[in-house]
Amino acid sequence: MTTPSSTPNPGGAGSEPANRDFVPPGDPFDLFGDWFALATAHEPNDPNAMSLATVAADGAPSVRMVLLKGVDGAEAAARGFVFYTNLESRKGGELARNPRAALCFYWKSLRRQVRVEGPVTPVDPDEADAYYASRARGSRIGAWASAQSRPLADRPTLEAAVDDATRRFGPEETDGPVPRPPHWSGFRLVPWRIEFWQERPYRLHDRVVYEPGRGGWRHHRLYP
Ligand SMILES: Cc1cc2nc3c(=O)[nH]c(=O)nc-3n(C[C@H](O)[C@H](O)[C@H](O)COP(=O)(O)O)c2cc1C
Ligand SMILES: Cc1ncc(COP(=O)(O)O)c(C=O)c1O
Repeated sequence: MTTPSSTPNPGGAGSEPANRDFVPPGDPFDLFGDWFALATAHEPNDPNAMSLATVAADGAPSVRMVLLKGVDGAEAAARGFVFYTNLESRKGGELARNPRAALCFYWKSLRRQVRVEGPVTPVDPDEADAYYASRARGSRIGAWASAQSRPLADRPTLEAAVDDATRRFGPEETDGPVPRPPHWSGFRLVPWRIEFWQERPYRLHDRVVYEPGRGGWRHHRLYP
């Protein structure tokens, strides 16, 4: 067995900005917004990258990275975390059968983690269309070409599928419309639990869990 070397966590692992005791606000979305703004300022790339865990019919979990593409504001009827994908992918199939999921952010530059759990619902077609239209044209073509998660014989087969889609919708220079494929859309996870974790010296980390209660969110701390 090899033992991967890991950063020791002595009396104060250097992180920028330094983690200190914090007073959790009443609303976890406010706290998420603050932490996400810090992550956006400090992470070298993809502060919106999050792992997405789903569950197969036999109960086996599976996990992969996706990008967070929206967090609902206070005006929304149900505030959630939005991501997009191919509905016929492995995760798409698992969410169709069991629409519950978990998300996990880890921002190394901050040494902070956020875990989000809850039921998942499809986003409205209009919302998905609007997001799809904002993507790079090449990525929109790519979504038509990729049978995500299914076996691919070789790279030239994928390139041929991209060529087919490009012929169908016109080359880049024409900038013709590329509609959203029916098999590509988004999901909204509306949390029933959000946990914030920040590293503290000697592994005595801060953990604060939020859960919906009567009349608003309630929170409590957990041992590290
Ligand atoms: C940083 C990062 C972000 C990603 N974002 C997405 C995404 O938003 N949507 C997506 O479908 N796949 C995304 N992927 C690819 C997925 O991790 C995964 O390979 C793909 O969705 C197939 O997963 P599945 O077979 O479990 O359905 C991303 C990968 C990485 C490393
Ligand atoms: C296959 C796939 N789909 C969707 C996305 C979401 O990102 P975007 O809409 O910015 O392309 C990603 C991001 O890495 C991805 O890899």
